Formats: sequence, structure tokens, C-alpha cells
Amino acid sequence: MGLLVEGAWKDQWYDTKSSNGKFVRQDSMFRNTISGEEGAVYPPESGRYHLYVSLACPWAHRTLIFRKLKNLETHISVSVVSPDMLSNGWEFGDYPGATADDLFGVNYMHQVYTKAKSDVTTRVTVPVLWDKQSNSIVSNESAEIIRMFNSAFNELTGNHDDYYPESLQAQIDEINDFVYPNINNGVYRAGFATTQDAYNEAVVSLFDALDKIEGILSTQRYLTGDRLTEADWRIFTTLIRFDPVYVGHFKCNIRRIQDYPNIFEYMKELYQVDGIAETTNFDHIKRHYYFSHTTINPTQVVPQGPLVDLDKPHNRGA
Ligand SMILES: N[C@@H](CCC(=O)N[C@@H](CS)C(=O)NCC(=O)O)C(=O)O
Repeated sequence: MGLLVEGAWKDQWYDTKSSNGKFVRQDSMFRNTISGEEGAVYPPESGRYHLYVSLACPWAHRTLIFRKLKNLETHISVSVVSPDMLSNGWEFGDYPGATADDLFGVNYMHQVYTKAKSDVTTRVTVPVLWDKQSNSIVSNESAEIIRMFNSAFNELTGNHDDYYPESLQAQIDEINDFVYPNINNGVYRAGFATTQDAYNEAVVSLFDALDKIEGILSTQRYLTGDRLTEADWRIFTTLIRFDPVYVGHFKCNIRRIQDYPNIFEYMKELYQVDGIAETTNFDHIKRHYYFSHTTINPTQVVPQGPLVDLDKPHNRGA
């Protein structure tokens, strides 16, 4: 794990000393948009864009889900990094389910970043949406990539399904603003904390938030009512990793997702949506966290469990 400093790779774990043991996630730095508007720098074109993902990563998983739901698979190609993220950061390789770098044939993800900007100073994160035409990074912010996938390619695909409908945008934004710090990033704030106080604060706000979500899902099918939206997909990628990884590896063990009847059934419903199970790779998920975070798990031993039947019929909407 490391970062690029003026284009040079530096192997270094997260600095939590300057923040009292708290993990503070950095903002993504490439923030352009694909748009069908006249004169747009990045117009929606088939075959022009390439997505770099890790199957382990919850943020990258969102983008794979939207690529699937919006029928973008034939329009946007994908490279998958190996789940092992060690001293060179994300790398390509022959781990089952991973690929080579299909565009440049480089070994490391940081080399893709320096192809976009040779003197860049940044963490090297996935997902990355790459523009093959200008050889630049459109975006490395999943929240923005899924919005582009939701609407920018509609004319090309003929798929007008809308996961961010205008009538629900305020509600979706409100849920996202609650779920992101407390749950999506909350598991990382608990797991990467290096003081007891920082961990305590994160884990308590995480489970308070999950209790609240359980309450919401006890009265309605989805987070904003009876329609499946972006807000649901954004929480899903954290929920599906929770019992296999976050409970043990990140010490988020006050309760399991299986202990929340409504969240568990809801998570199964989302997992069973057409195409979603194939975007979910539990081997990469478990291997990445347990094998890569050697400050947390120095033995790199990956647990076998848990045994959970995600294909069992759910009771949502019954
Ligand atoms: N805000 C970014 C976060 C992406 C992110 O942090 N990805 C993790 C993998 S789960 C990563 O690549 N971490 C490497 C690092 O921090 O050096 C997004 O949502 O796209």
C-alpha cells in the first residue's frame, strides 16, 4: 500500500498519527464527467471508455453494478486488478478472476495513473474510468461514475432505467449523506483506527446507523420507499462484505448482518437481482482484506466462513 508523490511510487501505510488514530479518507482527484451535452470533453461513445476495478473493493463494485444494470458491458471494457494489494499497491496478474492491464500491459495501477499525469501526487485507488481517446482519467470517484452510467449512455443503450429519479433526488442524497460516513466509510473508520477511542467512536456510530436502517427497512421495501434506487446499491456493496470481512477483520462485531432480519432479507433481494451475483466475488473480497492489510492481519491467513445462503428466497415484497 502506498501513494504517488510527484509521479514516484512511495510504499507507505495510512498516516493516522496526525488525526489521533482516526482514518481520514482523501478526496478523489480526477473529477470529470461524461456528458451528451454539445461540446462536452467526454461524450458518451461506445468503446471509448475503460473501467479499472478491484472485485474486492466496495466502491469499484458500485460501478460494476451500474455497468451491469445499465447494459453497458459491450460499451465499456474492464480490467480487474489482483486482490493482493501489497507494497506496489494495486497490481495486475494471474490471480483467478483478475486480468492483465488490457490497455497498456503495465504491471501496476500506479503506472496507469502516471500515464494520465506523469507528475501526479495522489493515492492510487480504484475504480478508475479511463478515456482511451485522450489517454486521460475521466474520474476516480465511484459516486460520480455511477451517476454517469445511470444516464449518460441512455441513447446508446436504449436502457432508460433511472436509479436517481428527479422526484427522489433529495431523499437519495439525504440517505447517502447518512450512509456514507456512518456505514460505507464507517467500517473503514472502525477497521483502520489505531486508537481505542477512534475505534469506539466509529463502531458505535456504525451500529447506530445500521439499527436505523433496520428500522427504515421494517416499514418500507427500499431505502427511499418502494422504488429501488442508487441509495440501495450504495449500501449493498458494504452490506455484502460485512459478515465475510468487516465483522472479523475490521472488528465490526457488535452484530452481524444476519442478525438484522430486515437488512438481511433486503441484502438477499438485491443480491438476487439479475446479474448482481456475478459482480460479487467473495474470494477476491476475503483475500484482499485479510491478505493485503498486513498491519491488521500479519499472518495473512484468510478465514473460511461464514456459511450464508444468499440464494435462499427472500421475504421482501411478500
Ligand atoms: N472515493 C473513492 C474511494 C476509492 C477507494 O478508496 N478505493 C480503495 C479500494 S476499496 C483503494 O483503492 N485504496 C487504495 C489506497 O487507498 O491506497 C471512490 O469511491 O471511488
